[in-house]
Amino acid sequence: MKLSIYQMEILPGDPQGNFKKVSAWVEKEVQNSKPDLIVLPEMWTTSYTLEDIHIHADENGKDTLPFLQTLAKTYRVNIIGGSFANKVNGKVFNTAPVINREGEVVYQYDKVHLVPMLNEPKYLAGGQKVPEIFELDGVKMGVIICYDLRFSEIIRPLALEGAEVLFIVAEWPLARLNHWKNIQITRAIENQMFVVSCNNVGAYDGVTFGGTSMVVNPWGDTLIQGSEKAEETLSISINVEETLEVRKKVPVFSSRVRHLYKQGL
Ligand SMILES: NC(=O)CCC(=O)C(=O)O
Repeated sequence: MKLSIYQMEILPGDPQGNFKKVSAWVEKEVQNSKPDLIVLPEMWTTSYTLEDIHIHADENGKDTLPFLQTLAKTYRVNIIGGSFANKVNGKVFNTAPVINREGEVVYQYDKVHLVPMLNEPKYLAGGQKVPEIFELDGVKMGVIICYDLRFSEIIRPLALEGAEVLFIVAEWPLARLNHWKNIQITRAIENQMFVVSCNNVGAYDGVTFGGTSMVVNPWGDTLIQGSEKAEETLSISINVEETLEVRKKVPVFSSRVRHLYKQGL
């Protein structure tokens, strides 16, 4: 499976400008590397312009979803559509859409864990459902949004349900870059899955975002890593069957002693 990750510098509060950027990037990337799947960062239509988010948010995804669906259908490419400010019944959610090559929205996830360090709880509403598995090209996958990475309790169930790839769409600050890198590697090792992340670069309102988008294999090796500051594309092929090999070598899942664990996990 060939992946292209857009480590993007988002234009703050300018959804139309960001649509243009993404459209031009996808067109170029499809010509350059013919990916099976592309990945965008968190809140890529607006960035963290939270004070004005009610103005910039997209009502029920009426602009963002058709935009991504048209790209997917035109280029026959699967899209992990980062996330966008999605206004539903007057509340703004941080919503991650997943679109298949046919242009169908196969899954949508509203960020459950709102990040206090970026003031999300003041401006956004939290999703009420933990992430679920979806399939693209017959591969089971999951998607989480940035701060969610710190909560292993929503990631383990995805692995137990057979996810082989976990996507993290993010706007993760440079200030906590060591957490970003190390937790991704940990999640890949403990769940024996690929971890694929897409972070942004640039700064907004005094916060500098740290790039360093990554692809980590189920053994915990970092296969590719973006720089901290530059807008760039990470392009790489992964073999999802490696997940099975690692799970055979170190059979963590069959060694579990479930009846002793709390929460029935
Ligand atoms: N956008 C985010 O969720 C940032 C998360 C973060 O800053 C952290 O976990 O640290």
